[in-house]
Amino acid sequence: MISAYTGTQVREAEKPFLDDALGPGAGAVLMQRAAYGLANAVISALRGRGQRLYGSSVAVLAGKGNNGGDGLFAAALLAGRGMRTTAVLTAGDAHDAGLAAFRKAGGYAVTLTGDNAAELAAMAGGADVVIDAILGTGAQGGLRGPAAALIEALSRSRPDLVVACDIPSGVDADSGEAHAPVLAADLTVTFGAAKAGLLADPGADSAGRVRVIPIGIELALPWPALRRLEARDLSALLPRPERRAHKYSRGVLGVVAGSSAYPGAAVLACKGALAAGVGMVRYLGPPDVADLVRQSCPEVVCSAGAVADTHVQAWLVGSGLDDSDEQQLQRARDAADSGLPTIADAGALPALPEVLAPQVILTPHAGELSALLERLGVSLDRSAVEASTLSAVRRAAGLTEATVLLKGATTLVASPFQDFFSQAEATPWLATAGSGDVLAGIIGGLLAQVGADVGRFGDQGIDPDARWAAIAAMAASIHGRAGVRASGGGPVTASGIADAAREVMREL
Ligand SMILES: NC(=O)C1=CN([C@@H]2O[C@H](COP(=O)(O)OP(=O)(O)OC[C@H]3O[C@@H](n4cnc5c(N)ncnc54)[C@H](O)[C@@H]3O)[C@@H](O)[C@H]2O)[C@@H](O)CC1
Ligand SMILES: [K+]
Repeated sequence: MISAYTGTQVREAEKPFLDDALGPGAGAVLMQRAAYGLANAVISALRGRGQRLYGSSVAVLAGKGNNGGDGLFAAALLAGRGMRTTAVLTAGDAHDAGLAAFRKAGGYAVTLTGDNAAELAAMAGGADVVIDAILGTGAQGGLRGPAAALIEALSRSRPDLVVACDIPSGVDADSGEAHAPVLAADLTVTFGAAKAGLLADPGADSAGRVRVIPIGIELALPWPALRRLEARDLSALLPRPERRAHKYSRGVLGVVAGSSAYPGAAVLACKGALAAGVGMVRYLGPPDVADLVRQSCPEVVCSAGAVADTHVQAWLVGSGLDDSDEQQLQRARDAADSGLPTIADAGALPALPEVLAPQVILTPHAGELSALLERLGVSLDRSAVEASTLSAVRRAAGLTEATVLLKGATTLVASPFQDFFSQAEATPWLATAGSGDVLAGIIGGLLAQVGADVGRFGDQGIDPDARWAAIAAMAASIHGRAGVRASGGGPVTASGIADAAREVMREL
């Protein structure tokens, strides 16, 4: 599991180590560790590209704070390895000790002014690697003045390799909000712990690969602000049938999905659930849709009954529902009101009561989340949601008291108890019709199987209250991995994602 923290949490954890009572220059030790990790990451990145170190060039963009200090000390180490190093001091002022070490190692420093931004951008853009060490966790807002002009010009020239020091300058470490201009990094080398803003869009868009360098503060860190499940977490959390399992003990999912207009959504949701290994799927819906479900998935039991008469462990409602089909909408409301874990997708989102419960998982995309918030009296248009995904999903979970999964390049999940998960296994090829129906199916399939198994989650450090969010995150991860597998770098179909999800489950 990757744990991520706000910038504020990391700074709090650093505080005890900066105390002079620990000895003179106690804080400098942390900076040395950070700089050493950054320099080594740059070396590995260059070597990974088949480049020789000796004679290669590095441009470090250094702000006046400790982030700039990290960058200058790292550049000093790189100069010591034979690299040609130039520092652009973006604030006039610079970290004294860092600049002294840099100069002593033979580095050349130049101060950015209003007049030389274009010239320095051209110089930095021609370097083999650019280190962005202008702003870190101490930033307030984004780059301004000559530093903004430098980054704008540099972004246009698309440098070969950009390494962000701790966080791309202009990205908010707490929220992931990006204050333009931000220089997109290929690699972010972050210190002590991953910052939450690197794992939430739009910050994640600019972060590239994220590498965490331990600096000795790790044991002082509090409960994480955000978590990301990795393959081994999924392996531990996924259900395996016991020797005496039967279809009912393995979990039964009820599905209220599809309409005459969108019958395929019901099929894809069922396929997703079956791929997730559920014991049985019971479909409730109109006869024409039920016929299609039976033809496509003969293992699904179809009826036109009521929610109250259907014995299941979890519900999936909403995928492909038509807002004129009152009977289906009523089933969706009944399911969400049943007290059973329920994934509510697409057409169910506007039909459910405003206040729900943690075991109800809502799965909006940014536009649907904007509409959901609008109904709750919060005016946040789609682009505002996209600009601030973590805060938007937090507000939605707080107001609805449900678990909310926001779909996107990075999937964010929030519980109403302030547990957050972020998954980013997906490929852009997953943005295809029906892909969300398969995701809903996988969530439903997992809810039916492990929703009641509090101990399974507790063993992995996940509170009972957070397990609904964890299940949504597990499904997002499986869905993302399935998309990558089905795509192989090319287009995918939703059915292909469902097929691949079964293989991903087997591997995990
Ligand atoms: N505190 C510590 O012990 C450690 C800190 N580390 C580094 O220190 C960073 C945090 O350092 P700082 O607290 O000095 O802060 P930063 O280096 O992030 O930058 C803040 C500095 O820039 C100014 N500033 C803030 N917002 C600005 C803006 N929008 N435009 C222009 N200037 C702005 C501030 O006045 C301050 O001087 C971390 O990101 C990390 O890189 C690491 O060296 C590890 C140890
Ligand atoms: K930075």
